[in-house]
Amino acid sequence: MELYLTFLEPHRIRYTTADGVLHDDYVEVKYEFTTIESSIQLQGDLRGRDLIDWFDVDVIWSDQHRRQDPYGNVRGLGTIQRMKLWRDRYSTFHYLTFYANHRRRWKEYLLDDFDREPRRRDDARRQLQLGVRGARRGSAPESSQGHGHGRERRLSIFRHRPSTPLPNGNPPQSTGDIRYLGIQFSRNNNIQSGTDACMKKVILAVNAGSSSVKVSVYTAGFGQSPVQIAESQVSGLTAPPAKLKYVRRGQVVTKDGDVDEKVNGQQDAFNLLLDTLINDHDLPEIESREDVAIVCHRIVHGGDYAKPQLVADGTYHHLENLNDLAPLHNANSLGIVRLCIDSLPGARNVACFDSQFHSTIPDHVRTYPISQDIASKNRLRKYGFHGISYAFITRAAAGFLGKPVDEVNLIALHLGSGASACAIKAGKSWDTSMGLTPLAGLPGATRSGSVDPSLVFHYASDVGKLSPASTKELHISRAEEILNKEAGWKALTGTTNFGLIADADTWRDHPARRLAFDLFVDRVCAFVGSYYVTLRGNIDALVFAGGIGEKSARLRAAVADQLACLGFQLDAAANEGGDGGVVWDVGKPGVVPRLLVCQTDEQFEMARMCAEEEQFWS
Ligand SMILES: Nc1ncnc2c1ncn2[C@@H]1O[C@H](COP(=O)(O)OP(=O)(O)O)[C@@H](O)[C@H]1O
Ligand SMILES: CC(=O)OP(=O)(O)O
Ligand SMILES: [Mg+2]
Repeated sequence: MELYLTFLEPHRIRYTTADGVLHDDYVEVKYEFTTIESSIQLQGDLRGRDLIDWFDVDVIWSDQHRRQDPYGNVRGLGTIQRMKLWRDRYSTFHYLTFYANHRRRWKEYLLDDFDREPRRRDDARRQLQLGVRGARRGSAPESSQGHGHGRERRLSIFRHRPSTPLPNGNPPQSTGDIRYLGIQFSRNNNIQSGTDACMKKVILAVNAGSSSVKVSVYTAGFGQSPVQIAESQVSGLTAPPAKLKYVRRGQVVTKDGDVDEKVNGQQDAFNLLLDTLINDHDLPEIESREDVAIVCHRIVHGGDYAKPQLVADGTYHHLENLNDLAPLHNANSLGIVRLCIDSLPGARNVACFDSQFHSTIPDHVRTYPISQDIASKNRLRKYGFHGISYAFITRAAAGFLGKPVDEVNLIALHLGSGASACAIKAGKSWDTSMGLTPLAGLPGATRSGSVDPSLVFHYASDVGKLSPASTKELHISRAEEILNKEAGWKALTGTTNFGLIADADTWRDHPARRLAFDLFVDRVCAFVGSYYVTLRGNIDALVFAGGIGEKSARLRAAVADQLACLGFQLDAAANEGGDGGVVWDVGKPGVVPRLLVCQTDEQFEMARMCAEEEQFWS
């Protein structure tokens, strides 16, 4: 890594000396650093990107520029000296710079548009493959249809620098888009050597949702963008049999794996996932429980906390007091925190809150019209949830739209087992559909969403006969249980699998599924309409996320159809296609506001927050 940096383009430097003389000059700048870290810091700040890794490489090739000539000799794009992998600070996009010998001068070249993680990395063969963002896996290489729509975007090295000859000095041989780059590391260099100096630690990010537990593993240094090395999840906890998915370094190891019946609930699921990670011999970064340095936990209700907290006894007990305000989540998550405290002795536990993103909601939006004495004494207000996801969505969508985060206006929909909507104004939460608890707003897998509050009193009695006698059968905590655990899709249709509910081929035999589907579309559109007015029509995009938002093209189509009156226009082919990137565009080209899908990543967002907080590293 460089301890000297020279900028060949003159830089304008303005400064005032102690005796008041103003200098304002164009100079050729040369920096000399005493540490590698400060060199990395400056390079990152100049680019607005974090350095993830760097490698000394022998040769670089692509699917269009074959690595071997007909005689078996290695022939790539040219002789490369050093390659650096960057991640944008405001989005999930990756960039590559490499030094190549161009006309006897080492120059730095930039390639952007890469997938979020290096897809294939083979340390034994000293090779790495980087997929191009938006390139469809398995599609015909010569097709360039869909350019500019964001769904079949492919990289052309020559597109970005049309006048740039190949690094080896020859003119471009092909102008076709490429789908991946292959990189052969130098023999002289250990692939890991680049990052060792940065003191990487292993971070585990745990997301206990109401129907799933997702655990991702990252390596990161303080202030660096985390690099995912594995992701695992148990899903379908409310629609048994639960399923296991395990992906190591971008390679699917297990998909739809059967989960033992004994895995009953979020804590069992976490134990299963931890064992899967530790027992995987191909994941040397986490060979034993001692290897985990930081565990960040998604805690749905964080009360007034506006930042992640290191879990100490005080925090733990404070959070325990909030358990009743997120009955499907907080107790399970704290159970997992307790497991980690007991079984991962070397780890620091950090609580990241779903509610923290919503701490910017203004008073007149978050206040309930009740006695303000009681409200402030009992802290009764709108808190809002799914905030870790909304923070990720905001940054990813802003990056996709090419806007700074603090200028982007979005209506975001996180539609999973729990579902919510959020009005995001200038990158910050302005309103959201969940409230004091995650029960309010949209219906979910087992939740009713908003109903007339008096409904609970009539649930077990005849309408009009409300009296202490008629409600004594129904204790208020039982009512809470019914609305949280025995309502929603489960009550309406008997299943919590929204894939089944959205399957129109089954509606004839199961009319309740159609009712549930139409009801959901109605409630979602009602929030979008309301937030459209809240944001005064000043919206860059409507973003779909969460298990249903990401996977159900039919739900997106039905919502977009009803919202056409507000100017949203869906591109049916893009909606059905699915691009596989972090954000993809499903709107008609050129129409504003855009319609986007975001593969939200709450685990990454938590790991990123932890990597930025110095107190979790010292
Ligand atoms: N192909 C699909 N089509 C529609 N919905 C789906 C599909 N696959 C999963 N889902 C739904 O996504 C939801 C889970 O979303 P997710 O955000 O992962 O859950 P959690 O709320 O537990 O975090 C479930 O309701 C599930 O039925
Ligand atoms: C807050 C909430 O409902 O979360 P999830 O959708 O993960 O259950
Ligand atoms: Mg979730």
